[in-house]
Amino acid sequence: MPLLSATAVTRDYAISTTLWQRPRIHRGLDRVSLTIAAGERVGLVGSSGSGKSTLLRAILAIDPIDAGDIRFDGRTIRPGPVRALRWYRRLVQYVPQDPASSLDPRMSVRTLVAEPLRRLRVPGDHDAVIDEALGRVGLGNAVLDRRPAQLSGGQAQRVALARAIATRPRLLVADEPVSGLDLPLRNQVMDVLHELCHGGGMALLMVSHDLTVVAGACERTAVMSHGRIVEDRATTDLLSSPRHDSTRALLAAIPTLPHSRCRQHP
Ligand SMILES: Nc1ncnc2c1ncn2[C@@H]1O[C@H](COP(=O)(O)OP(=O)(O)OP(=O)(O)O)[C@@H](O)[C@H]1O
Repeated sequence: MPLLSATAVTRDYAISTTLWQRPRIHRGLDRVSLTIAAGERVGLVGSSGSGKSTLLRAILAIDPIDAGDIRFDGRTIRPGPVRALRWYRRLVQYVPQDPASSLDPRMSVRTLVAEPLRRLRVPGDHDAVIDEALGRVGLGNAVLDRRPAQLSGGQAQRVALARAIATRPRLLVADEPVSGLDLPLRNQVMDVLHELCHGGGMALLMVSHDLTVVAGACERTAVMSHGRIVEDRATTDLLSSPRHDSTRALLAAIPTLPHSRCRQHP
């Protein structure tokens, strides 16, 4: 049984152009199916508007779906009250786009990493878990009492990752985790993600509009276009013999060879 499975997921948006016209239905997701096995690293790529965020929001049980089924460990997932989803929020953590800017500037690193543990009522010794999470992203206790403004860009990104892994998730969903970062910082974050998946057996769903980013991290990649998954194959096969026009367009948008811009992980 896969860790996560989305089966024939459909999501419609009603779009009203004027008050007196009946809303037009725009299909954001059209019978999308995707599975992620335990420990698997899957990339989700596609041009702007192809449906990546819509699929993420459905998988994260933020938005409802109109048809289909999403399961985690065999249990159906749908939006609901906080208490009904606490177990899921612990096991599936989300790293937002530009994670460093998602850190509350008033909080210390200790409070930032402790916050999901407290909110999701994770039992155990939180101080020990915070230490461990910071260690796994390559940060020591020296940063515990610092505020985000006192961290370098790379440290802030690592704190955001430490926050996400503190609940010991089985799946990390990362939305454009390195967009807008310069190359050294991008490689640092990719190295940490690689370590977290390999060392901890955590699965990864990484969304990007940039094939080079997922090529460096994910063994499998799904390509979205117009609300559908049009290719879902081993990343190396997808890069060497793209089958769909959307994949070819994403490849053509890469200015240089993948491994020259983003370090490749085995
Ligand atoms: N709340 C909404 N209301 C109406 N249409 C929406 C809404 N959210 C998304 N859409 C539409 O659904 C489609 C998929 O959008 P989505 O944001 O999922 O794409 P994306 O691949 O994540 O794009 P990007 O890379 O720009 O974030 C687009 O046509 C978008 O305009």
